[in-house]
Amino acid sequence: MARTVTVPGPPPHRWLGRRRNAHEYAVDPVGYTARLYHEHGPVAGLVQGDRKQVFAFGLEHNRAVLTRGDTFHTVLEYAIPQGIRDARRGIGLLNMNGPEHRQARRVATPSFKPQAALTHRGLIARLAAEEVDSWTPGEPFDLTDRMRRLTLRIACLCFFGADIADRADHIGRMVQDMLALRYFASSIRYFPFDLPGTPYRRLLTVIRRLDDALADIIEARRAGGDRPDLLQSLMDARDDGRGFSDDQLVGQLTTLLVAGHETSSNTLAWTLLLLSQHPAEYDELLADLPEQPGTDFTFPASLDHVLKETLRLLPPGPNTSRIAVQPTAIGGHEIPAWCQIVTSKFATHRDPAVFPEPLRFRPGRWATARPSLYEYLPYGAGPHACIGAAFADLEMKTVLAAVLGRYRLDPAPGAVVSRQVGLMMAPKGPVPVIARPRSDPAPPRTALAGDIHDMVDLDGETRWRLGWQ
Ligand code: HEM
Repeated sequence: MARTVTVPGPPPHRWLGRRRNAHEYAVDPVGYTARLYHEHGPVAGLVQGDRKQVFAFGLEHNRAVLTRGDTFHTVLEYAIPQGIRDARRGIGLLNMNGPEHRQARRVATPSFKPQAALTHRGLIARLAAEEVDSWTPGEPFDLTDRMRRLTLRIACLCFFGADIADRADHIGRMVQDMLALRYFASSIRYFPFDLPGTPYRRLLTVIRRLDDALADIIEARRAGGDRPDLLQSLMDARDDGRGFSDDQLVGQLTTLLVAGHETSSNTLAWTLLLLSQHPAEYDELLADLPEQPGTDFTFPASLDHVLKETLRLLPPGPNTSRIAVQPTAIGGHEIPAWCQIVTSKFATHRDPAVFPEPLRFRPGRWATARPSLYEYLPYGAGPHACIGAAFADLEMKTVLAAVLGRYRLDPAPGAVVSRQVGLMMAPKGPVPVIARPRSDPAPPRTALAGDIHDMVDLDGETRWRLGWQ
């Protein structure tokens, strides 16, 4: 195919140039990406002719970008200021590339096999039951916040064992503070100075504190005792005789805490909200769920279908970016080294040829749908594909069975559900919901306000047109 240098895309802003487009993308990555695809096709620049940031949509580009790990590196390590990189004790899988990543991944993989995940089922079920017990029927609470706390507690206790139960909330708060500050926020990237009151100083402080807390846990574990948790499994893991040093463990655990809770908490919140808007699908699922699911309960196919459908419509990581570390080509366009390539699960999952009525929440489609890995990839694909997928699947099914076995959740009247995309796509701000005993008669559906209507067809009309026409 002939190579061209001009990538299509929107024009740069009249006065502010490319910076204005970059700002629009930063504020609403999902909306900007959807518009680019719709208006400019399968390969488009942040602005027309852009050679710094290119968007590549669809199955073939997903495959090309995500599998060629030596050409396309994950972006995290390139986006973090040097001072922050130097301050950390170690880094995790998502920050690594090439041979270093392959070696670490080989060491870590056995700890995340489905059989290993299953060993956590009893603890997850207990923590989910404790959470549900704490709800007062009829009183509104913030769904996103409760799911976030729950998944963070599950992560802390499954990763480090019940003996740090008293410190789980403290560690959870540090992880939340670190996420709130975001490594690549403009205030940190463009003002990387260790001065009092700056976000950069606050981020450095929280990183050091979290690293120290994790190092203490590792040291205490080395001093005594073997436990059936993820930390022990990672400490014992070897590939060709090589395992993780304590500092490397700190880096891996930080990444696991971050990657391992926001993703599941947002998916749980989105799932419960989508079910509240689809009474027929909700009732169908309830019919398959007992009021008290034991830990040997076999999850029904309907639960699997509901989760798959939520992850299709509202994947927690809607876009995946890579940096080309050498010149390459995409869709016939020359791509220089250091260009950022953005792929989009969000757009890929809305291809009507693969998913008829793509904007509708239709869990039943999964009884027959068999998309390929690059057509449906909520857990990513290629060398960086989610290592925690089996754990996440078990965790989310266990939590959903505990919640739905007991309560029907409905949005509080006037609830607004919009997206907020930082590291993940989450419901924006508090989402008040009301829990009612499952045996109560179902109330009429409480309609949602907010830009969720752009992304999912809840009432027979959506504002977005997606897909290259
Ligand atoms: C709904 C739940 C989850 C979703 C949708 C999800 C999705 C993803 C995706 C898309 C990636 C690839 C990122 C990329 O290619 O740049 C990824 C990587 C990763 N995930 Fe998950 N994840 C989930 C839960 C979890 C959990 C529970 C854990 C830990 C127990 C976890 C640990 C990781 C790690 C460590 C990586 C980096 C792997 C590597 O770079 O080799 N994730 N995840």
